[in-house]
Amino acid sequence: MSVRIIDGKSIAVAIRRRITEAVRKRMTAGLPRPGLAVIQVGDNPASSVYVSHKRRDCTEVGFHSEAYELPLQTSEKELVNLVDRLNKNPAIDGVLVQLPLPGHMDTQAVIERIDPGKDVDGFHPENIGRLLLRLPGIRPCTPYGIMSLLEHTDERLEGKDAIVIGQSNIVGRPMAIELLNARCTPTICHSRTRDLQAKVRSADIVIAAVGREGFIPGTWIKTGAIVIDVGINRNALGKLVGDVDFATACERAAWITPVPGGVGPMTRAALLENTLLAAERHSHRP
Ligand SMILES: Nc1nc(=O)c2c([nH]1)NC[C@@H]1CN(c3ccc(C(=O)N[C@@H](CCC(=O)O)C(=O)O)cc3)C=[N+]21
Repeated sequence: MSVRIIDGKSIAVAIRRRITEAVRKRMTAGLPRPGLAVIQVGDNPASSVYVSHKRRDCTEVGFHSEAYELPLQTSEKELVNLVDRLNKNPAIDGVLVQLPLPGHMDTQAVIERIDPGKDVDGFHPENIGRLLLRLPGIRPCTPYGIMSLLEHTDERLEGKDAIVIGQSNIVGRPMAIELLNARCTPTICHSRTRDLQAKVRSADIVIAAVGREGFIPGTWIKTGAIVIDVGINRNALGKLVGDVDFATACERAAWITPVPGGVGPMTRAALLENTLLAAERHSHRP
């Protein structure tokens, strides 16, 4: 049996087409374009690349987009003032504050300042709480995008043992909840986990979100498993590589995501889906 590659890049293209069509329908109905505001503080080159991708995505699907590039020395007060203004701005349905923020800022306080109805990252405690309780809300983009990737395999998720390696607020924790909501049996692993290898070996679904090149040897992967690689690492040759040793994992996995072209494009597609959803809710109850 040979591995099948889950092509995040082309699934994301299909999602953007669907969103473009939904925007066109809204316009025909006299509704405004969905609007996304992206705020970047400082000029971290990686952040600048991500922000420019997000702007390009917005243009492609016909969203209104606003980019705010604030200097590194911006105070937290100035940043939350901007968030407050965007919260009130009816042309804006989604507010995204690019992370990481500079060290002098209280990231959690800034996240909690965003109107939960405009929190298109899905990072606000209200949205995380809603996910946990299976209530409608905005879902964090990376885990949401991964659930769409999993739907593109022909496998039934129900009852599968899933391992999530990484316990971050933005990926690992919400990912485990998404898997639970899909009736998998999730296990969250982290740096204090004992015998990670045994846990990976027994998993039907492996979600690797560690941020270290080749952290998961392919030989650990169970035959027939689904492997989702969230890692985006630059190797010694300057190439983007994941957390899983791809070539050897391909010898065992039934399905695997590539890096690049797997989870990354789906995170961006999920952001567009969240912004459209937020706009639809805003036009129902303004
Ligand atoms: N508030 C906030 N929300 C985020 O969603 C957020 C953030 N802050 N800070 C940084 C991380 C990182 N992130 C990525 C999204 C897409 C790709 C992506 O599209 N990657 C391409 C490769 C792009 C390249 O060539 O660099 C791929 O994997 O194929 C990567 C990384 C979103 N983040």
